Amino acid sequence: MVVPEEVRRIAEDIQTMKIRGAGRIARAAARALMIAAQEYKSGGLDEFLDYMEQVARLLVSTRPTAVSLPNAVNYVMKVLRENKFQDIEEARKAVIEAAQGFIEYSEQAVKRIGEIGARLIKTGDRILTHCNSSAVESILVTAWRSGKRFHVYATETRPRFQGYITARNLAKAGIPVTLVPDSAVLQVIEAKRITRVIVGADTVTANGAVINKIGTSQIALAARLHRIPFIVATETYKFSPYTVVGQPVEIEERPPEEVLENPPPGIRIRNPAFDATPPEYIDMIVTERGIIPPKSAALVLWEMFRRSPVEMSQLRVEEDTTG
Ligand SMILES: O=P(O)(O)OC[C@H]1O[C@H](OP(=O)(O)O)[C@H](O)[C@@H]1O
Repeated sequence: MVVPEEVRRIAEDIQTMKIRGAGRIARAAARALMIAAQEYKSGGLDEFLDYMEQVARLLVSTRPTAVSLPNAVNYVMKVLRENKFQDIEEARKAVIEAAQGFIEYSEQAVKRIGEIGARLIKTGDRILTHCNSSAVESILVTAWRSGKRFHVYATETRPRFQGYITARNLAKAGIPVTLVPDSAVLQVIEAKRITRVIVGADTVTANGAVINKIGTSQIALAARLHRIPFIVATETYKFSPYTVVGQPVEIEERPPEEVLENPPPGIRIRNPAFDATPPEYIDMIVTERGIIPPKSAALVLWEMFRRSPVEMSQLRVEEDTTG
């Protein structure tokens, strides 16, 4: 059976970043698997399982860096891979329930991070953030609604300008927000006496490094220079089981046109979308399960997956070769 149009569209929207943000792409992938299961018509149980694996590969191949994507896909596919079913209806139902379960967990996790992280914010804070993270927004909006008063500085986040989304959303919530160029970070930290930095995450490695939007590690360095707390907000499904055995996180290289269209001859362009901030530069990670030091990332992974490192490392769905 061919992959349904709506599922292909979701995959394309993730790839082109129409759907973006590590949590959102995870939920979108879970929803796509649910739609794929609902739409399946022809064939028997074995064909259904093959078809679902094909959809899983397609979804995972859309963007390489945020581990929330394969983690979400594997969470849903696990029910198919590890259970025996009588018929398609039973299998279909299991996929739908698992996908709904993931989406619900994810939404609750973002809310819970807001509640936990809001306790870290104080009235009078001047907070710097980078890119657009729903987990960070959740913290800021929850803190503001609880009566705390603070000012947020949001970087533009070139080349895709996700900082505009952050600025717009915070302004809509009534939070005072100033948009600054990425290159102004150190100046703003000094001149505005920033009190804390809060960013999201696409992937957290077993040793506590955080892979997030390009530019994050420079901001962490600037924060360290001025002894400002550097806080990461992330759901635990962004912790990467593959890194337990040292598998490197692939950094997405996006099209050069995002940086400059029609560059003059002789100019090469690089456009890495993410970078890694080492655990030494991170003060704490706010998750839906509580606040942890980065060095405890491996413990979170162990609790989540309860598998041996070797088994964890084999979880990745293979690259899509179906086109
Ligand atoms: O899951 P939430 O907290 O929303 O976002 C987490 C991270 O996902 C985004 O990636 P992109 O904009 O999709 O490349 C940013 O790097 C952001 O910090």
